Amino acid sequence: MTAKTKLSCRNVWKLYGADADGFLHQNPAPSGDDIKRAGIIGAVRQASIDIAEGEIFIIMGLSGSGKSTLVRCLSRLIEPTGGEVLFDGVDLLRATEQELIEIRRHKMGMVFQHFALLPHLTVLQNVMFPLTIQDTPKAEANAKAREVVELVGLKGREDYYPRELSGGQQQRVGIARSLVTEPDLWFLDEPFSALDPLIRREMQDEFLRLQARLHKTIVFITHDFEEAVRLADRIAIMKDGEIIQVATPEELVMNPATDYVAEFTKHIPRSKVLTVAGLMTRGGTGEGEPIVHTTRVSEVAERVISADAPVPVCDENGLHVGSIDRKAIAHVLFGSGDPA
Ligand SMILES: Nc1ncnc2c1ncn2[C@@H]1O[C@H](COP(=O)(O)OP(=O)(O)OP(=O)(O)O)[C@@H](O)[C@H]1O
Repeated sequence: MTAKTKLSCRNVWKLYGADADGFLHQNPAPSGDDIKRAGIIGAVRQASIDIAEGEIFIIMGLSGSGKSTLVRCLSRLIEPTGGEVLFDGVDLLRATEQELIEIRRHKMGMVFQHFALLPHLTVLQNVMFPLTIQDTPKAEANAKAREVVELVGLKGREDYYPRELSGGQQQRVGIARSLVTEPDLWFLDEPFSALDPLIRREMQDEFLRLQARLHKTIVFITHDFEEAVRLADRIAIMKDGEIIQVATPEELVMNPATDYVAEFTKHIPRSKVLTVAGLMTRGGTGEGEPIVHTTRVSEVAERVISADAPVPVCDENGLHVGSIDRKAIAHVLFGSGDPA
């Protein structure tokens, strides 16, 4: 089954500098050197991606690689210097200011690292705020806001002020506020990076729980590969404004397109990325309760290693597809090369 494309961009450029527009017009596909020579900054260079409905699409890269600029171009918070952005097949760059306001209000949600809660408003009032702007009747706005406050685990804290909440709780308010308008498309720019590691993990779990219920199309920026691996369906790696590779976490680790991508992925234990499907013996038989093939190796390593016989593997529908044995797991956990 191929999901529908929700958001795509074609050949998007964002150049900064004197007459960047004129420069791109005269040089429709400038190289990095051309851009440098012209004294221009290539914040985003020739980016093309397709994001599927319901997908968690993560954009990763070092500081300054162009992640935020690309995402701002995708939501047209900033004007790309060139290219096309299609949202549900509609060219966002041709939308009028009024159409754009409507799309942003009703179809897009955004969460940023510094989530800018309004300090003089309570949790509930902060979450209601986008609905208030839309002139939603007060009782309806109130009921909706209460619902999402509960969804993000803040029931009982509706009347608190932001200063009375922890960092993680404040971020939940930011998330609730962005969800209250029921956006189709959800942009999150490093939403958890200001949080300490434990809370950050909790928020990641919470985020996955929310997504399992809401099935949004999500564009999520992070510079933390471990976070990306936990959350992503697919990851785009950016460097110097360019998208170097778009792939699943597993593909990035197994087949990095460049040394740069390999460098990014090398600190991640492979067992946290690889799934049973990649290591199993297709058609093999085993003993005991089957493991679903999409399970990460780290989650089943102990069981398979300590089992005397291979363990059966099934697909999402419970259909037998093969088996996995301790040798395959040991290669990933202890070996240095690819599993045989
Ligand atoms: N308004 C601007 N004027 C000039 N250059 C800019 C502007 N905004 C961004 N840049 C440059 O564009 C490049 C990409 O910046 P961007 O903020 O998109 O990177 P990033 O990957 O999101 O970084 P970080 O992880 O630090 O947020 C950087 O070199 C930055 O200095």
